[in-house]
Amino acid sequence: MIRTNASTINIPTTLPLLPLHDKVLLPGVVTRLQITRRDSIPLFEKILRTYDSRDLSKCVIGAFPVRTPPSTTSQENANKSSSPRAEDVVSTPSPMVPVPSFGKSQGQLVRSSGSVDPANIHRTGCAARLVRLERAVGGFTVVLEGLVRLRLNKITSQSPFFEAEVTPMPDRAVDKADQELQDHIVALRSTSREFVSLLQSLKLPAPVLTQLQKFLDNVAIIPGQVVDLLMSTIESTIDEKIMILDAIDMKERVTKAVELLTRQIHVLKISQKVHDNVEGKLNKKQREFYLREQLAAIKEELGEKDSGEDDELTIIENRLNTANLPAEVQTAVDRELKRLRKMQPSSSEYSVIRNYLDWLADLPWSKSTEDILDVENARKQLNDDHHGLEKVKRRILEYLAVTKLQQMKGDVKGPILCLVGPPGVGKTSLGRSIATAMGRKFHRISLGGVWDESEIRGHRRTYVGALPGLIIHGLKKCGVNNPVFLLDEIDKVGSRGHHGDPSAAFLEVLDPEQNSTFTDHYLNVPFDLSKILFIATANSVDTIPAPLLDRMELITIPGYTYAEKLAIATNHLLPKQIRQHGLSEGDVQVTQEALLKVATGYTRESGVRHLEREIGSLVRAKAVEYAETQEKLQSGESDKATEYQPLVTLTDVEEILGQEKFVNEVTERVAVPGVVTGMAYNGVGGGILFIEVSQMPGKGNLQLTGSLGDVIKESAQIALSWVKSHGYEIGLTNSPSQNVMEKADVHLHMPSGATPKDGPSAGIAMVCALVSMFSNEVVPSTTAMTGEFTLRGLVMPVGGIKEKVIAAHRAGVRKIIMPLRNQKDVTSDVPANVRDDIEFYYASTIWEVLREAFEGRAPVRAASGPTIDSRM
Ligand SMILES: Nc1ncnc2c1ncn2[C@@H]1O[C@H](COP(=O)(O)OP(=O)(O)OP(=O)(O)O)[C@@H](O)[C@H]1O
Repeated sequence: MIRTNASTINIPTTLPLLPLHDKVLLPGVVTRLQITRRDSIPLFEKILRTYDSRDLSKCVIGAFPVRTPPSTTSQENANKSSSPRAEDVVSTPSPMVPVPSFGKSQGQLVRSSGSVDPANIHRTGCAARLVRLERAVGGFTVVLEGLVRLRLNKITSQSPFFEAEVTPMPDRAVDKADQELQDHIVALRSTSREFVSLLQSLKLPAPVLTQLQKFLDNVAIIPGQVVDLLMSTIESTIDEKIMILDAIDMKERVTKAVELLTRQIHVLKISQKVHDNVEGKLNKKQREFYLREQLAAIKEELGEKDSGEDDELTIIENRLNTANLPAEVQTAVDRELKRLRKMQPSSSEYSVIRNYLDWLADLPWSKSTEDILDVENARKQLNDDHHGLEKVKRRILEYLAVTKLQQMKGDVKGPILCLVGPPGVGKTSLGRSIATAMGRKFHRISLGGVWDESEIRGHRRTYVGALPGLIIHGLKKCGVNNPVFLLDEIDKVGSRGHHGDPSAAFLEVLDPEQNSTFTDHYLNVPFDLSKILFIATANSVDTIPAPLLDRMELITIPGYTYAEKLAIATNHLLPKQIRQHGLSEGDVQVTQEALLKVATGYTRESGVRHLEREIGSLVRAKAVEYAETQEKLQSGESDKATEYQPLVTLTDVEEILGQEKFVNEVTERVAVPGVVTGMAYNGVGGGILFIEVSQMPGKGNLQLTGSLGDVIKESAQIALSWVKSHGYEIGLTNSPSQNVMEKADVHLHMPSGATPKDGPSAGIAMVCALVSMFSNEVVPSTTAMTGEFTLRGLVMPVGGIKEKVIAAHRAGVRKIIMPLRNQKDVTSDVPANVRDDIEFYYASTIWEVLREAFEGRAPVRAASGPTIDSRM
């Protein structure tokens, strides 16, 4: 039902007047207002006082728009869209059309506290019935229902609220004979229908639309009311609404409404189009996805593969196709690719499998370099890169020659070479030279500190972040399957890691019978390592597990003599350093004495690494001088000939490198009874060591210090027992039954207490030290000795002769006593210039040792002494 007129409610001629700011109330529309203005609040206070809440609907007021005079604000207000909101229409059943695009509001605020100028009150307004009146914060909340248009005749009172004389102006009945009006009504009907159908497409709730539809069906009878209500559902400005309010004439009102409706339809159509566009886009994407899925399915059905360049999977597939995979690997790849195709690219397993396939595609399954197996060329390369090392070079050339012959027969299973020697003797650089000589790629794997088998063999793919091990990494880096792999410091591989023993992994890697099917845990498919040339390096063989040692052919590189160091420095290290410092040959020259001084006074090593570093320091100092001279030359301050001297002499060495760091240990040492020079050999080369003994009052106990191992401790026990049992023959006691240690304790110490020492080779030196102490005779400090000693007085051979002799020579030793059975080592291994500098004595019994050590001053009772006799 539509309440439209004043017939049901009596409209008094004088009414209280409510000025509406930014708002127009039309007949038939229900609206809610917040009343906070000073000039309106008294009106509602009075109504509350006068009316019972049940009679409230009998209260009628006049709601008149206020037209503020044209100013910035008023202009803005006038232009502001003021369509009634869904909440405005709260109780009128039919025109409740909550058009979504119109937005929502909490009702109109009539807020300003300033009073209204009566002149600004519009002359046309609307009689309104009070539907609800409630007190609210700062005023009232009011719900009004528009009843009929009013004309304002006269404002009769302004305080405490406006009152005015008014005349109701209800709509006249439609004159059916007025054709023009009828035409306009037809136009209104069709536009309003179109409007409603548009609202339909915006999916308004069905009951609302039905009601609206029914209401529009009455357009021919009550076109004025239809227009008034439609105005609450379309967007319009205040001015437009006032225009509709002013349009008492039906034709004018309908015409204006058609105009506004047409505009609204246009706006709705545009928004509909935008809406369709967005939806269309979404659908397009979905459609594309669907089509792509279908396409993939069709292609799979036809067995075709996509050759699109940017398809990641296709790229991997192509790479795998060209990798020439072995059959077993191909099967694994096919299986993984099939799984991958079924997965979502965003899944974590997808990237795991993709990485795995990446690795397989990157490995050089069939790529290799052409070998240059020219023995002559290899010899030249080795000679160019390294001085001396004749035995080593010969063995390498043999190896290459055999490999060449094997290759001709198509069966290559060479041994694994292991270069053993102290640091800095050129093991790594020899490996590099071999690779260069054979024309192969070189890759160094440093094994120091490798504790887990997984570092060699990789982690299984089930681990998060799993990767292949060092071998497969190396192959990927080289890009060929036949590089030279240098397994550096294989003796430093730790055992018993958390994930197995890494040296056990090498058993497979280094076994020519097994390594053709080496399986990395990550790859989980075999890779043929048999084409790789493995060269291992080690400082000492002691810590290499026996099964691993068994698989390798050892090539020992002993330390260098000073003469060899001098040659290496002159021919290799100095030219290399000059090149590395950006100078050219001739810019720095170092005299032989100066180089020797650097080797003897500034380094103490078996190799030449420190020597190279010190030479580097010399060259750097000269490079600075050279650069300064160049600057001066350019600025014309001096000329090169007078200023820069390329020659480095003995005196320059001390100036540049500072004080000599090492002095001759042995010659510095004062010979005292109870001290003897021994000879040692360990993984980092040879050296000399001193054996010191002293006695003190006691009961015949032996105390040992100096980080001695079990074997060396036993040697000391044996030496003491022998001396005690032969005290009389040696001349230490007056009768054979007397004990030399009756009232004494002996302390044996080997200095450099922090360095662990072991081995039996100090045996004869310990005997000499004890005899020296008891007899108070000295053994010259330039006499050194090495040899194992038995309780029966025999001198047994020992190892590391070359290193020991060279180191002793470096330390200033001039006489060496050693086992007779080591004589061959001296003649074959020790360089002639060292041999010429040293007196060698070869002994097979301890009596011979004592005679030579004490140089005839030996306190031996019998002139020759028993040879291999024992009193035990
Ligand atoms: N006989 C030699 N002739 C020429 N240069 C040499 C010779 N021996 C060693 N060198 C040089 O000495 C330096 C150190 O050698 P390298 O690094 O190969 O030693 P290494 O035995 O592998 O040591 P480490 O056991 O510490 O790894 C290199 O510059 C190398 O060229």
